[in-house]
Amino acid sequence: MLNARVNEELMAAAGVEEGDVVLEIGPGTGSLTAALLAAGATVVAVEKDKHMATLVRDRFGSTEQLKVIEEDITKFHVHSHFLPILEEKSCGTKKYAKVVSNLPFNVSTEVVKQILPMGDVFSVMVLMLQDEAALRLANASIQTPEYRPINVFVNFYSELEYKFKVERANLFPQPTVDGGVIRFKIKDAGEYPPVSSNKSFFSMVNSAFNGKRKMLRKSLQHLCSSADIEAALTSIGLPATTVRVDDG
Ligand SMILES: C[S@@+](CC[C@H](N)C(=O)[O-])C[C@H]1O[C@@H](n2cnc3c(N)ncnc32)[C@H](O)[C@@H]1O
Repeated sequence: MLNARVNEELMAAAGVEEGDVVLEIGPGTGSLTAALLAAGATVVAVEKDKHMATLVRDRFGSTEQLKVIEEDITKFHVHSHFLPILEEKSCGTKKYAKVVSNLPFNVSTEVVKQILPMGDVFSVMVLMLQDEAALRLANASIQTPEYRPINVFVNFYSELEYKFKVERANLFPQPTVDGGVIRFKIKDAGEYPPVSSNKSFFSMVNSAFNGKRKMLRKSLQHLCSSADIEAALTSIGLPATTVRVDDG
């Protein structure tokens, strides 16, 4: 990140304040890390590149405020690292951590899927994604071709808001696309839509989106009878012949 103001805006979007515990994924050379530490946060920085992890450790020296862990975030055991820290800092009321990261666009969807179901650890996540992907994620409306299983997923686990665009010239090396920052307010399990099992709900969602222009009563026939599906569609005012909206 070449522009320190963007780091300040990322932190402001997450409401980072003194005493917060923050997961930073991919600190790189540590420009966002420096801003987080200056704001008084305790930072757990997970960096998969050995040289970058060493660079960040050397840059900030030994401080209680920063833990640099050399690991791929997708393999990182979030609970075992965060629960003890949050417990220690809780002072009687449950404390939640925040995620603030400027990480490579190609890992962002995986991180969204990994972190959003962790409402027992995190209250908010601010991420920079590819701008187009960020807009699609935050603004797709239900019953439009842009609405995908990932939209159902993010809306199930969070309330999200597109915050601002980051012109590619602010980043080094410069990507071929601009960035877009999203704030996910991560829900606690008690705030999830009531479903009998999250796993079977998402399996149903994925089945419903499979098969272009296929009627839902066909896509879901392995899960329940056509009559049940038709009744469910009718109960929400949709015809029994409803098909998945197809964007080709
Ligand atoms: C865009 S750079 C970081 C920029 C930095 N946050 C800044 O503000 O200047 C991305 C960093 O993420 C690291 N990274 C990439 N994939 C990762 C993963 N799966 N887990 C952890 N770190 C990763 C890269 O090694 C790199 O240091």
